[in-house]
Amino acid sequence: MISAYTGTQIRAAEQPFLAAGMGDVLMQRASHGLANAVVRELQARSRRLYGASVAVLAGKGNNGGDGLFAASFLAARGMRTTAILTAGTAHAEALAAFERAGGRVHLLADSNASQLAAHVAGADVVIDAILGTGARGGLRGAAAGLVRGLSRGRLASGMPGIVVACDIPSGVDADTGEAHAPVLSADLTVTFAAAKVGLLADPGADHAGRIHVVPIGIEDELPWPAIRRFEPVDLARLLPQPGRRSHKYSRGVLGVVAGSADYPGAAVLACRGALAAGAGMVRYLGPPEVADLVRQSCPEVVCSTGSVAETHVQAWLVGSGMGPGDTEQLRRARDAVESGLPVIADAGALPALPAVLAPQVILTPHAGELAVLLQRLASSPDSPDFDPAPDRTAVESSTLGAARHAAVLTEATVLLKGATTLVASPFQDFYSQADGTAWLATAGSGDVLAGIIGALLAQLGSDVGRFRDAGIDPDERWAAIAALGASLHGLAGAAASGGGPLTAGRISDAVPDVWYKVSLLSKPAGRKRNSHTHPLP
Ligand SMILES: NC(=O)C1=CN([C@@H]2O[C@H](COP(=O)(O)OP(=O)(O)OC[C@H]3O[C@@H](n4cnc5c(N)ncnc54)[C@H](OP(=O)(O)O)[C@@H]3O)[C@@H](O)[C@H]2O)[C@@H](O)CC1
Ligand SMILES: Nc1ncnc2c1ncn2[C@@H]1O[C@H](COP(=O)(O)OP(=O)(O)O)[C@@H](O)[C@H]1O
Ligand SMILES: [K+]
Repeated sequence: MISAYTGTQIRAAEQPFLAAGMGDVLMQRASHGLANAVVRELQARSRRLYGASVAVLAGKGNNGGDGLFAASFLAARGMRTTAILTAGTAHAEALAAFERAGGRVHLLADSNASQLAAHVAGADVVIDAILGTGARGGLRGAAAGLVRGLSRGRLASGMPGIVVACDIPSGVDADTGEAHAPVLSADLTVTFAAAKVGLLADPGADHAGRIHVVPIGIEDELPWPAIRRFEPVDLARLLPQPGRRSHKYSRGVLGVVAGSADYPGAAVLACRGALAAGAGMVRYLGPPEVADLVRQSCPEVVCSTGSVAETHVQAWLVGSGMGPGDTEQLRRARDAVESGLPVIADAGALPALPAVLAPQVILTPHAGELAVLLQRLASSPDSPDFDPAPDRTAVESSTLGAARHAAVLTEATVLLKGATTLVASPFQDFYSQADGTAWLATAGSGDVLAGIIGALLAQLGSDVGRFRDAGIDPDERWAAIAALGASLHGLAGAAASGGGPLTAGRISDAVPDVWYKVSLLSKPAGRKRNSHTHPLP
């Protein structure tokens, strides 16, 4: 599990060390870690270290100090180092160390910005150490001009060097992931003590590249993380396995209310996702013509035209492929929510459900759907004191804030789909998953995700102990299940894509193999075969 913290949490954890006069020690650890990461990055690309050119963009605070100290270590290894001081001044000891190590210093001004930009653009490594956790807002003045020029050059492939962000890309808000343009997108962010929230939420995550955490000795002081991310080894622990005496009903039955005359395929894709993710049984409720297609595509699914009340399941999936005119399906969706069972509510169900829900209801909007949901909630007569509702662009610029807001207002668990998928629980627990590939942006991909999460809800919804044992508050398990589903969907999408185009059906086809491979991570190494079993002849 990756845990991430706000800048404020990290600064509070540093406080006892600063009070004990250990600020210099922390900075040495941070800057050594940064320098080592630069060395490893060059080595990984088979670039020579001796003579490599390094340009550090250094602001006036401790972030700039980290960058200058790191560059002085790199100079000591024979690299040609240049510092661009973006604020006229810099951390005094770090600057002195840098100059002692032979680094060249330039003061950035409007008059020399384009000349320095050309120099930086030609460097083998650019270290962005302008702003860190102490930033307020984005880059200003000449620093903004320099970074804007470099970013344009990067987009035009004019910058072959490696960009390494020190702690966080300058201009990204460490607490929210909001990005104040211009931001120099990094290949690698070397972050200190722990990941920052802003690295795990878009659009900040767009700029972070790979994330490398350097411990600096304050980690024991860190509080409960502001946001978490499951890794494959966590899936190994949390995904269910059938017991020897399991039967289809004990494994979890999912009811699916999805699809319509206009979008029958969504029902098929959702059912296939659910079957692939281990539901003991899938029961489909919907129009006969959609049920026929479901039967043809997935003969395992039990179809009926009955009501929610007559259908015995452990969880419901509602809404994929449904529109505002699908009156009977929408009534079923509302009945499913009223049943009190866990529900994943997707697409067409989102505008049709009551404004206030419950934590076991997982809403799965993409940014556009979340904007519409927030607009509807803002105009609700029961909720006169909401902030102005955002449009899609506003949701995309503040994904974490929007997901959090929706979870607070609806009292449901909200999963915001995107390149980074965020999950917000109404109790303010957050997950961020980014296991997939941009090839997942294909029609029907969200229907498969709904099916996967539905299957996990049916299997895990009542397994309180599993979550408690894994250090997850049982009340928060709905958010954890949503994040597990997003992770599995992403891993399956990446496996199925293999770097090329993907169709939604292939995501579900890849789930069982991903599930099996992930589950091997929890097995002790070297015990491949039970000693009491005999190999088949
Ligand atoms: N504390 C520790 O022990 C450790 C900290 N560590 C490192 O320190 C970093 C945090 O350092 P920090 O607190 O000095 O803040 P930092 O991000 O460098 O910038 C703040 C400076 O910039 C200025 N400024 C603010 N906004 C601005 C803007 N929009 N545009 C322009 N300027 C702006 C602001 O000046 P002001 O505006 O207040 O005059 C202030 O001087 C952290 O990310 C990590 O890298 C590690 O070494 C581990 C140990
Ligand atoms: N650029 C991207 N990178 C990774 N995953 C993505 C990207 N764009 C979309 N996805 C994922 O693909 C799925 C798309 O879902 P959705 O927008 O509902 O599609 P549809 O309505 O066509 O089924 C979500 O799981 C989302 O997180
Ligand atoms: K930085």
